[in-house]
Amino acid sequence: MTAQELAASLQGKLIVSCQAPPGDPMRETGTLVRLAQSAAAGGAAAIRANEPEVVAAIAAAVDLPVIGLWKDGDIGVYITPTVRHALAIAAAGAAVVAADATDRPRPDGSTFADLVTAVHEAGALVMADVSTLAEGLAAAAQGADFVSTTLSGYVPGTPKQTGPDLDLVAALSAAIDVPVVAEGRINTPEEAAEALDRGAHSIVVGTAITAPTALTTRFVAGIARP
Ligand SMILES: CC(=O)N[C@H](C=O)[C@@H](O)[C@H](O)[C@H](O)COP(=O)(O)O
Repeated sequence: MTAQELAASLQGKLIVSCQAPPGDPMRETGTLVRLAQSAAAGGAAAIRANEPEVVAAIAAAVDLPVIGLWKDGDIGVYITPTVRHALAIAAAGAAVVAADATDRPRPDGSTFADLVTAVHEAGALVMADVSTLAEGLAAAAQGADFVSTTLSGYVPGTPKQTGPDLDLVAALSAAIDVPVVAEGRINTPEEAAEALDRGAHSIVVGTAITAPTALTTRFVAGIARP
């Protein structure tokens, strides 16, 4: 599928992230496939998923494009940090490889542009996960097919909002021609609709749909009394 064809199929649509953190009971390939099937049944337009085995299983079981990534650790550049990780995700059947495009050194010494070239040669597209407007501009200039606000609030030293970074969504949407994806801490359908109103091309929701452990924790904290 070309970038234009995929972008057209995702315009104004919901992408559901089906991931579970290390140690979580939901972190099991068959369980994540079931989550993806549920998201498809509910009307998702694509699935975002982590690790080659899970990406391959979801791509085989669900008739939707998969946006794949490979998290390695949880500090520094950890979302698809190297060209090797990116090519493994493309080989697993992802239509799009999502990768960190923040302004930080990558562990293999590669640049984000190197990753874009390698993934395109492998026949897949690239989603740049950024935390700032400047990173989004740079990623678009380096050939990213989509730019997502995924990492806003997750780069040490930068502020983390409780909800989505809609100002970044709006700023990116006004500044680049590449489709902008609103991702990160979208907790309600209303917030998702607002992100589209602020210029987002598509929405990614993870925790609010696919993370029962985190959601339970929120409710437990919400009813706790001193
Ligand atoms: C920062 C980072 O590592 N984000 C990851 C990226 O794939 C996932 O852990 C998030 O769940 C995903 O971005 C969706 O966000 P939310 O779960 O807030 O709807």
